Parts: sequence; C-alpha cells; structure tokens
Amino acid sequence: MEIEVYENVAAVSEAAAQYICRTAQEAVREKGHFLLALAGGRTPNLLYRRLAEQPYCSKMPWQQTFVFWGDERFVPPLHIDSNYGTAWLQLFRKINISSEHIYPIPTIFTNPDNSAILYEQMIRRAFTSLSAKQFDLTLLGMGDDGHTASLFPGREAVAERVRWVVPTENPAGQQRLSLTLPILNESKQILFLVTGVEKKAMLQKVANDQRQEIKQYPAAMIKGRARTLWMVDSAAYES
Ligand SMILES: O=C1O[C@H](COP(=O)(O)O)[C@@H](O)[C@H](O)[C@H]1O
Repeated sequence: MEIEVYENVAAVSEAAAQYICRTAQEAVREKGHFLLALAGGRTPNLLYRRLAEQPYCSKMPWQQTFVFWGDERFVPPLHIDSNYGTAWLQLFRKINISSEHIYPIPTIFTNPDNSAILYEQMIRRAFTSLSAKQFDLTLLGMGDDGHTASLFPGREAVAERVRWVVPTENPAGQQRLSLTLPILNESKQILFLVTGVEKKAMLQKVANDQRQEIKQYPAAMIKGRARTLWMVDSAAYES
C-alpha cells in the first residue's frame, strides 16, 4: 500500500488539492483534458472547499476538466445527503466550470435501476466524445466497515464484473448507486482519503487484506492502472 501520512484532515486536504492540480495539469498537457471522478461522504468536504479557493481555483484547468462521481445516495440533488449537492455547494457553484462538464448521477425523474443504466450510458458517451477509456483520477474514501464508493462488504455490487454502475444500498437500507470494480479499477490513478481514529482499525485490516489472494473488503480490491495512493491522517494510521 502506497501511503502518505499527514498531521490532520487539513493537511490531507491540502496535499490532495496539490495532487489533483498537478495531475490535472499533466493530463491537460498530454491530451487536452482531465477526467476526474469524485468521492462522496464527509471526508472530502474540506478538500472541495480548498479547491474552490486560491491558489487551486486559478491553477486548476477547470475548462478542460470533466467531473463524474464514484457513487451517489438516491436522493434529490439538493438533499443534504447528495454527493453531487455537497460538491456543488462546496466547490462547483464557486468556480468557473461549464455545467456541461459536470456529470452527476441522475436521481430525479428516474428510479435506481434506470439511473444506473443511464449513468453508465452517460460515462460511455463522455468517454467516446473525449476519446478516453478511463478516468484520469478517481478519488475515494473508505468507511469504517471497509466500503468504498458504495461497494459494501459482502454485497452483490462488489461481485459485479460487467456493468459499470449498479443500484445498491448501504447496511441501513439507504438506496445508493455505485460505480463498480471494472470501471473504478480502470482509472489511471486512484487517490484514497482516509481520516479519523474511527478508520484506524479498518485501515490496518485493508492493508493486510490487500496482501491476500481473496480479499474481504472492497477498499482492498481497488487498484488504479498506474498508481493507487492513500493519503491518511495520523489519527487513522497505525505506525
Ligand atoms: O468512497 C467513499 O467513501 C465513503 C466513506 O465516507 P466518509 O463519510 O467516511 O468519508 C462513502 O460513503 C462515500 O460515498 C464514498 O464515495
């Protein structure tokens, strides 16, 4: 596991903002655009706020950036639980990015089954029109149960090998949509953000799980094509 340990969530967010900016600039230099898949949940909130501020709001090539989500709660966009709504409030409403470059997972005028089909089509069309075959960078978090995106341990969604997006639910029964291992693991780079003492035990388990042939935790099953980096804070890290 390639892991960088920072003092606290603020330092993790700063390092992640720098990393995203650098990766975006390189991608745009190489091929003219940057495809970014965002994480949901609470951990990336500070990162999204930082990206809306200087120096990142100026340094990021927002006009060449295309944004997707790794998962979504099946709630309306401005619901407090919406991953899209959260990122919009913290980041997108504050910066200069075309709404045509933002690809939220649809959750209105549809149902979870259709939404999954629709989102896969949206990603495929975007890839085709950009001559892309993968996300350049996928951001992910990890729950204290080892889930990532909305791939929860032992659920059917984790075993999906063909579809790129599936409907699923969390253990409390909340309806969600998630990208699956085939598309997540096609990403060129993966950046995990993990903070807080409540993640410490699972981070250790996931590190061990990654070394096993048969893995138990979805977070351990994720591997980017070129790089998988974990940025964690010292509270989550067992030295
Ligand atoms: O990758 C992800 O991880 C989280 C864990 O969330 P957090 O609130 O503990 O940061 C997950 O639930 C989220 O939707 C997802 O994109």
